Amino acid sequence: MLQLWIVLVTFSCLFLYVFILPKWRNRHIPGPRPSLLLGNVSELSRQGGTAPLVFERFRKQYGDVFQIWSFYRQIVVISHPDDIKYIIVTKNFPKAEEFNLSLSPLAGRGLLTVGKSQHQERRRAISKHFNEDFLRQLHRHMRVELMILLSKLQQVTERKESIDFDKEATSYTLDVMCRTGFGCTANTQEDASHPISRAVNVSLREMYHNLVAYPIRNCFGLYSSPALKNATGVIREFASQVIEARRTESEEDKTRRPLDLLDIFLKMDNLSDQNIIAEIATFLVAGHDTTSHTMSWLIYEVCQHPEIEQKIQQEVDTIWGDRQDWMLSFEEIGQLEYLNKVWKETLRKHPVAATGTLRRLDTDVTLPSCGMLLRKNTAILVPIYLVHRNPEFWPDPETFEPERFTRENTMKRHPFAFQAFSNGPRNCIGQFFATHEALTTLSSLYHFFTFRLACRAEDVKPYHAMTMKPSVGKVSEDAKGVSEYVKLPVWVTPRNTMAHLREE
Ligand code: HEM
Repeated sequence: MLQLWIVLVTFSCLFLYVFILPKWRNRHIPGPRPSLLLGNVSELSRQGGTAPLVFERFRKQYGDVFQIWSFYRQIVVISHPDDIKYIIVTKNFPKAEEFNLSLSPLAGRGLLTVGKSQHQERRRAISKHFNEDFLRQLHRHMRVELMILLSKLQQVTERKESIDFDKEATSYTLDVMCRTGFGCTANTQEDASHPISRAVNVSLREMYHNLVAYPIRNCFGLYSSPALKNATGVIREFASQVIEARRTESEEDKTRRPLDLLDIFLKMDNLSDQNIIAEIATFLVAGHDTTSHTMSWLIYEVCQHPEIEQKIQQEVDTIWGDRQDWMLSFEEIGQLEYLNKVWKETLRKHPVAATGTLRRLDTDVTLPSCGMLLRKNTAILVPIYLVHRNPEFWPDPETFEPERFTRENTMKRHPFAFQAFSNGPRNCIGQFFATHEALTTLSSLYHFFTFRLACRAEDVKPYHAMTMKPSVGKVSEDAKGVSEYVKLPVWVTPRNTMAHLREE
């Protein structure tokens, strides 16, 4: 009997400590009422599990700072630019272990997930090479892949079929990343069944599940489902082969090709083979579908605004002149002022890294925007989707308006109201790479083609799994439960600028 009492009392104390006390101590923070065991999980799973959309409703109700509970874990969501600056720049609090552990099966201790103590040195070493020379190489490498993309679109116009633009764009950016970053070709544009495409897709989805179900998976240390194990196995094997090929490369080949990311990783002190594999996986995953989905959202928006399409085409055609080439030069990309505004407005309205950065406070803090006290160890989320829809800084946020990014309007705005690439020491290292790649690609696409949606605009919904992509729905699911989605069906029509290229 005594034993039973001991078990009961211990269990009750544990329950109080895990489920009741934290909620009571944080009762001063507004937010939806959590249920005792699940917290706010059931509300968060509404809207197709696309949490950033649910956050918008919470913000309207509770303001710029609110808390949510995932089972017994508290997350404070902030979206005021003053608070964001304080958390991610002034204090630069470390990434939360939820984030690092959830991504670790693939990203290991790569730049995205490595702890604060090692991050600075690693980042400095890699950043040195993310300079203009590197972007020029990107530009050169893109030619081959861009020609494949353009000729695929040309064939589609001849067959008078619609295409899933997002699918094509994602294979394209993956091939560009492989070529520019690691000097290899995955050729997923021409071989859609290449295992690496599917592995990247599956790992993104599974790592997102890790993050969402963190409180449960953490209890059992379950960060690697069989699907994730398989997918990371494929990516790691691919990375090992790339490293092996580089190590056995002849001196002659070495001198003939430009320096790339892999050279940088191989030259870095204290970077074990496991860490090099982690970096390759990190850059492969962080560096391709972010850019492709943003290009897809841009096409989606411009399809609904023919006047914007016309302005883009006018700008691109003027710079193109009557030359016969597939792409603009490196310098000319810098002249695409209007297209650049459309790109930024797309990143504003459809930030692919929608849930943003997740940090953990290592001291108590008082938020500058409202004076609210947050205790040490609180997890803080900065959902970019929410930040970019704050009407105080982005009036009429659902309207797609590239003019928000004129120099004058940008100067008037709070510098931390735009978070597409985050800010501070852990912002996106690839933002200039992504922007250059997108502007080069989009200028060619709009010079040679016109795009129209092959579905109703309202049928395209945001689908969220680490990144937020457009999706019109599931088309099939295989025996392993892996779903195939049509993301952005479009009709592509050739413009008369295509004529001289057809003759080549
Ligand atoms: C439209 C395209 C892109 C968007 C919107 C984007 C967005 C972001 C954001 C919001 C972060 C911060 C994540 C966090 O705090 O947890 C980030 C980090 C990162 N991004 Fe990007 N990204 C893009 C393209 C790229 C590309 C092309 C590369 C590689 C060439 C890349 C590599 C990385 C890496 C390695 C980090 C971690 C940086 C660090 O912690 O030091 N990204 N990105």
